[in-house]
Amino acid sequence: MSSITVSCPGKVNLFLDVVGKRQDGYHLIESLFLPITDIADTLSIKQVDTEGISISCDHPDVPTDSKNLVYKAAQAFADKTKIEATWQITLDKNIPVAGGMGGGSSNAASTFMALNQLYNHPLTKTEMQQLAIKIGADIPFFFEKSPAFVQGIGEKITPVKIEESLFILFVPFTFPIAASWAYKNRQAGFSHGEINCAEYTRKLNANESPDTYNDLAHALTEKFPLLKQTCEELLSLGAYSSNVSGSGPTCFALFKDEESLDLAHNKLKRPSIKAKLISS
Ligand SMILES: C[C@@](CO)(OP(=O)(O)O)[C@H](O)COP(=O)(O)OP(=O)(O)OC[C@H]1O[C@@H](n2ccc(N)nc2=O)[C@H](O)[C@@H]1O
Ligand SMILES: Nc1ncnc2c1ncn2[C@@H]1O[C@H](COP(=O)(O)OP(=O)(O)O)[C@@H](O)[C@H]1O
Repeated sequence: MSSITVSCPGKVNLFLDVVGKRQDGYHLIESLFLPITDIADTLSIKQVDTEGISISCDHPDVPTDSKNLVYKAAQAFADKTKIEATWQITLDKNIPVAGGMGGGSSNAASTFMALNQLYNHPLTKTEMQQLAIKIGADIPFFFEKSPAFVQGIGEKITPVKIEESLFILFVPFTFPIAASWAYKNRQAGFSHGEINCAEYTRKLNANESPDTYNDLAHALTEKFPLLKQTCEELLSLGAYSSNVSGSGPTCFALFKDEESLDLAHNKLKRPSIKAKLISS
């Protein structure tokens, strides 16, 4: 009987543009995703004698039944490979739940990759990503584990090279916001892809501090003024840009260097988490 333990990073969307809507109601996005390894969950999978998938989790708001994205991923893996599911899965959450940082999606991608490793790679990454997109739009990105330009509803992933270190402060909140709510209540109309990812990345890499953008932020800050207030506070503490992460409510801010990140972290009167993306 073997077991495997893996780390599941969070994510942030430096820009999130909504460029259209599919017939099934899903929105087409253009987004620059960054993996955030400093804020990560831990997932362990143990092979056991009993049939089935059991999940335990240290966070009370995370379902431990078939509604868990980890369960859905494990079931999809078993169905596709015809491997009998005999798995005890433990999940330690650090990524804010329903916080716009992709925690459940990251857990699901890690489940696919961990099971694939445990059973000697019966599936290719593309096969796993094709199964994953049916479970959640954000999951395919988490197979890459590096910055990426994400299009479609989340299935089209182009790696992006970030050559400058990024210093980010995250401000989590305990109330959840569903992605479906954010998309349903977003402002009317679609962007025509105004944000050019190559140009955006060039500015990041040239230390020109491009502003973040989130198409969903307007609806989120209208409904939850606390988020607008938090973003303003972050700017007043020296951030060069601040925004809501994905469908919220987690807010984040970008700083020029480690000193200004530390200063804001110390001065902010709310719990916050520092994260660094250090260029190689
Ligand atoms: C907003 C984003 C930005 O990265 O992330 P989060 O903030 O949730 O982490 C994603 O687009 C969220 O992806 P994810 O959370 O995986 O979405 P899903 O579970 O597949 O879908 C939940 C619901 O959100 C809406 N949805 C999701 C993705 C998308 N491209 N268009 C949509 O309209 C649909 O109403 C869908 O029923
Ligand atoms: N493994 C999981 N971790 C967190 N939430 C999960 C998980 N599986 C299912 N969920 C449910 O999915 C919803 C979205 O959670 P999460 O992925 O953390 O947020 P977001 O989509 O905002 O990034 C939550 O309401 C939670 O009940």
